Amino acid sequence: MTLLPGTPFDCFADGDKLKEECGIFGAIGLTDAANFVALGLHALQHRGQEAGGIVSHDPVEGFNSARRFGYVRDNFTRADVMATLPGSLAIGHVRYSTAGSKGATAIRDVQPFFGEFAIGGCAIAHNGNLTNAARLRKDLIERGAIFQSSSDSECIIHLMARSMQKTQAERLKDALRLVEGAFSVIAMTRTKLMGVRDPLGVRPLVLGRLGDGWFLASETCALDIIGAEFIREIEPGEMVVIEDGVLQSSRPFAPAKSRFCIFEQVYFSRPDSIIGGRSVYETRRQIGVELAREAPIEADLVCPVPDSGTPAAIGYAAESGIQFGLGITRNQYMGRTFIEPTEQIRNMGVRLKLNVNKSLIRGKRVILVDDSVVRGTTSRKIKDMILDAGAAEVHFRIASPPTAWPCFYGVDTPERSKLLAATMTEDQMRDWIGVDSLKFISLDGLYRAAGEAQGRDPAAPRYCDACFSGEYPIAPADKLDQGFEMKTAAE
Ligand SMILES: O=P(O)(O)OC[C@H]1O[C@H](OP(=O)(O)OP(=O)(O)O)[C@H](O)[C@@H]1O
Ligand SMILES: NC(=O)CC[C@H](N)C(=O)O
Ligand code: SF4
Ligand SMILES: [Mg+2]
Repeated sequence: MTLLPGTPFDCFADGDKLKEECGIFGAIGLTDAANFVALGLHALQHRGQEAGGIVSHDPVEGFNSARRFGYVRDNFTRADVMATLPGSLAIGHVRYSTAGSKGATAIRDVQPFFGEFAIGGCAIAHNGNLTNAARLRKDLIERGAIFQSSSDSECIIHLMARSMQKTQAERLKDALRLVEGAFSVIAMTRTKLMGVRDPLGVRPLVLGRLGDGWFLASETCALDIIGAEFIREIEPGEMVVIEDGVLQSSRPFAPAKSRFCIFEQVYFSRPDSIIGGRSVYETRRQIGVELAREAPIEADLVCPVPDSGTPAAIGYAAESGIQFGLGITRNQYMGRTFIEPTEQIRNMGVRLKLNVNKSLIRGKRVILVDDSVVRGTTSRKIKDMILDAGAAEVHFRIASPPTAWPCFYGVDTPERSKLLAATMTEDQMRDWIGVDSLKFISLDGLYRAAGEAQGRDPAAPRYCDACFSGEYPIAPADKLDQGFEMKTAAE
């Protein structure tokens, strides 16, 4: 929606800030697979709220698809929509755009994408972002490809079409060997469900089972919702093909050291999901513990910025011994899109999403714990609300290091100049936000919380942490073509 910069309204609406990523889900082996996909996508809604889509296959009806803007619950619970998606094989996608059109503007960019090849049809759903998509697209168009969308992910279908391999699985491998960047992909043919993670495993993908059914999903919370058993993660660089109840695994890429996105641990994944054998909630609580050790401060109350700051705030309070309290309440009915308010309502300064519990805050020295600072707009407005409520002091503690670099691997970060930490030191940010103190967890502290007892190994970091460190594990080819400047040795 159109926002007036600087009005009290703009901070809690869905402005130009760090967004989640896409969610993907696939099901094979159970009747009406699309219903399982709809449930799985509902559990993954936090990863993408712009649009969703499902493709199914039935031996009689063939391939069918439904792609819609908006929430899963509003589209894929309707009997008339689900009746169009028969079959025991289906895949789906919830989208947050990182390439091509943004928001609810072009249904042609909503996934899954489908291609009809000489050897049969294939649908794909992609979480991540291809860093050489512009180069590939240009090349493919010059060679006669007719693109249907403005999305990076569609390149995969065109590359498959050009492969000379005899099976869809081999064609998918060929295609994915040519793309660069981050990709967890779920694909389906008439008989197969396939899943692939890029060689670095930047984005998540897990495998589940229920009776005769097999499932692939971005996160384990999507297996929980259908009562499926979590079998294991698809490994970085692994491809699985499931057909007739049998799973085959292969390694289509040259071996590489994995670099899972550390921001999944901090913010994107749901706290009830399991990553690397440990609950995301536990990792986030541990981040709060580390933060309390690194950045203690005398205060009366630890308050989370809901919802994503809550586990870290619980850890901070436990480690510091300072009382935990819900000083800010989130309106759970606040969607990502809101009817554009009139000028009059905007000027009233409606706090659309968050409100302060004044009786708890008044007179207290308050520590606010949030997961991240991107542009700093949220922190600044929350500080105003807390001071208006009569707090004696406001201290921010942030459960990630300063976000100083954009993400090119599946998160829609603002350009570098709009990232607060790209232009200011920590002290300058403190003064700009207007708080008594501001501290971020160190990169080492974050790694310790995420299970690396020795902190970050600078020679071989276990995670992708480019948005904090500026060290990109995959060269962002298209961005470099557009003039993006990588970190220099002096920075
Ligand atoms: O510094 P900023 O640019 O304001 O961005 C940082 C904020 O953005 C996210 O929250 P958001 O309100 O987007 O969503 P959430 O409800 O998932 O936390 C994040 O949790 C921080 O609170
Ligand atoms: N966030 C994502 O994973 C986005 C997938 C894809 N790049 C798109 O823009 O649609
Ligand atoms: S740059 Fe940041 S958000 Fe993007 S994949 Fe790396 S750690 Fe994750
Ligand atoms: Mg937030």
